[in-house]
Amino acid sequence: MTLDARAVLCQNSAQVSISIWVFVINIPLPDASLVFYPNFIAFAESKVLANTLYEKIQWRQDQLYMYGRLIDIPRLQAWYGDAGTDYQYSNLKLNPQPWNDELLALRHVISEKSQASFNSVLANCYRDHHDSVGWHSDDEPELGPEPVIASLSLGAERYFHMKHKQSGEKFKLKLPSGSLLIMKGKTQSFWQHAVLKSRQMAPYRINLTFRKILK
Ligand SMILES: O=C(O)CCC(=O)C(=O)O
Ligand SMILES: [Fe+2]
Repeated sequence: MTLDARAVLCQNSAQVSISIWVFVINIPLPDASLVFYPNFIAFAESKVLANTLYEKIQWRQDQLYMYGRLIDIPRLQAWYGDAGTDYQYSNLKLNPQPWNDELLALRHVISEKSQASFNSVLANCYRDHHDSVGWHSDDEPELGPEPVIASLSLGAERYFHMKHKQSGEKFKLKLPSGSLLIMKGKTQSFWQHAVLKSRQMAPYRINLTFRKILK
């Protein structure tokens, strides 16, 4: 574990401040590279940010074909990014919306922390504990072979489940509001992940996964 110093960043009108002492934990899983900052954004501030983004993001209810009919996916989502960062995801084509001030400020602090550049972000809104994302890897060809994906959680706490594609090994991690999980290296080639429906009541949770689409 190491400690980082405080950073406050203003980008246009939005301000995002990072916790005074940010713990970083390297999670030792085979065939994966995972870096976790449990309190990347101070808890109280992360709740305010969750509220702001819940109101401000242009959420959409996407639908997918399953068993021959269209059904709502069990969450809301939105895609923000630089021009030209179209994203294809399970038959859905998402055109990017232009960055808002909060997302730009977050991209800046998260890029600095992860030493990686991002040109887009997929926002997910889990309205309550019934919402979910099923098992998948973020391994679309436009992300390249070893993508760095930085995942910020805001609002309700949910479990992030991981499963090794070959050995079946499982791992789960609670993602508190304000936490940042960076997945890189071979993680997407060897592991799937999911946020499963929960029996425990939870209010809304926003997750932002910053990505780099190779053009
Ligand atoms: O909500 C999360 O923590 C994960 C979201 C996710 O896996 C994705 O957007 O690809
Ligand atoms: Fe994912």
